[in-house]
Amino acid sequence: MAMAMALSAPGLHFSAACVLNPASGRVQLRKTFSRIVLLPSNSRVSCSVGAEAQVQTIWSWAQSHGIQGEAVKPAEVSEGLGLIAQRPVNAGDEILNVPESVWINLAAVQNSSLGKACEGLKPWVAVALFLIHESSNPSSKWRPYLDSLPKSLDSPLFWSDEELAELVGTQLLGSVTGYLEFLENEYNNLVEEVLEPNNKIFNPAVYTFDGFKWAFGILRSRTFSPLTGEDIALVPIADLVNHGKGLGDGSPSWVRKGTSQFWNIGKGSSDLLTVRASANFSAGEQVLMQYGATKSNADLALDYGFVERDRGSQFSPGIERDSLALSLEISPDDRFVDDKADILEINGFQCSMQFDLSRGQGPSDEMITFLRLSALSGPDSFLLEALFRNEAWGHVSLPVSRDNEEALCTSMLEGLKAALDGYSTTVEQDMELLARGDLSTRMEIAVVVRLGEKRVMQELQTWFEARLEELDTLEYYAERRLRNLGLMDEGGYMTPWVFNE
Ligand SMILES: C[S@@+](CC[C@H](N)C(=O)[O-])C[C@H]1O[C@@H](n2cnc3c(N)ncnc32)[C@H](O)[C@@H]1O
Repeated sequence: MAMAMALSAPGLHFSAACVLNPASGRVQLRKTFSRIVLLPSNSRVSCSVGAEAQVQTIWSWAQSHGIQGEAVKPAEVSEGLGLIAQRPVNAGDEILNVPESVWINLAAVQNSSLGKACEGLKPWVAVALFLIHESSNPSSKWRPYLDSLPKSLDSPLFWSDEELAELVGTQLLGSVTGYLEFLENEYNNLVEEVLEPNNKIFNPAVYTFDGFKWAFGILRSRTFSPLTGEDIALVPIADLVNHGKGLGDGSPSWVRKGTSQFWNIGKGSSDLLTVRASANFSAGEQVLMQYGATKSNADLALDYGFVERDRGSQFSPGIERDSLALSLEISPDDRFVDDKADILEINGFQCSMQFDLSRGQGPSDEMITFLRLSALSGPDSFLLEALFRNEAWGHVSLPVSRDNEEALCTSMLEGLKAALDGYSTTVEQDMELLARGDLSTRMEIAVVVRLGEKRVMQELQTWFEARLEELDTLEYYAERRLRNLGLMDEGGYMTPWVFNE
């Protein structure tokens, strides 16, 4: 047993890589940009009277640009701006049509003064540059729409170091760090290849890293399928629909309609973005849509800057937002790593795997099989012989030996304990913080996400502890084989003649 544990115990790696400055205790993110930060020229109006006027302005602008929807009207709501039903609306009703002529998309970039310089750029990068361009243009055709966009976003991509420190230990922090690095790289390349060579078009004081990041955040939080990827488009007014916590994942709310298959530069297009109601809404109620039933709270935080707190409540029946992406890998130092890699490859897997776990689910059979293979060593390693190569995965899909099962449980429990120790707070402390009810939006996001991750880990701990308790009751490979050969009965007793041998 000791040998089995000492050999290929699986390594538990979490993708979160926080960069912690030991001197200050703060999360340190690289700051390589010294240019002046210039956000869009107009701030979003926050007082109600101003907001009312702004809503009126954007709605008049929308109507004068061919946006049609008598069933809804923009209004100030608790989530910022939103759309309010003007009459009873049924699920599936078409409530808004937005012609392509007002979308902010690649065609709009191509038709602008940035078109040539943006040729060949990734669609989202070109659209982001165009968004910055139009935001700094006082006479932009989209002025009322641009003025209505939020200046600051609550995605952790926009948090201060102090705020990010609340995410220490979480996977979300790893994702944030990864995204910021990705954005920095994109921006650095852009400066070198597009912005500096075309500095007559791209004023360096306008096209700052912070402006680029803001444009990325706006695109990420306001574009929805099917207008994503190559077809990415900001669609004014359609992007005012907020996320509804109680909604299922029914038919899509954004539907592209039209006949144009190809770009029609300069000729306009007949495409429309139609918004369909995702549920029934009464007159006066806010029309909402589902931003993603499979998104975790970490995803919602990163993309949109909010989380769903009320697990299992009437708000989101059946939707689990607490999740954890567990990365497991066969140690390169495992003396059987090549054999294990072969077996994994034959079965369509790799030595390094990510398992997405949600609260209430427990580990998948696939994850346990991976762990068994990973922990296979000592006397059990005969299953790794070439002779068994094609059946090995099947063999490890059921308990192999007591040593093997114990080794995988122990190593998971060690890994989980280490990961839980990496958070700055306990589950109980987070629950107390949430119960106070006075947290800022960002603090609430941090607490809900880290609490969710820890709860998934605690559930896993309970699962593996329970498994350790039942080791003596499991049927292992040797017994299974004897039984399949008819040499052991269902009660686990050897047939007498085997006994006598
Ligand atoms: C597509 S926009 C919706 C319009 C937005 N409320 C506005 O004022 O422009 C998405 C953003 O709205 C906010 N939002 C949408 N649904 C929300 C919800 N259920 N809870 C909190 N904020 C929400 C978030 O800031 C999100 O990034």
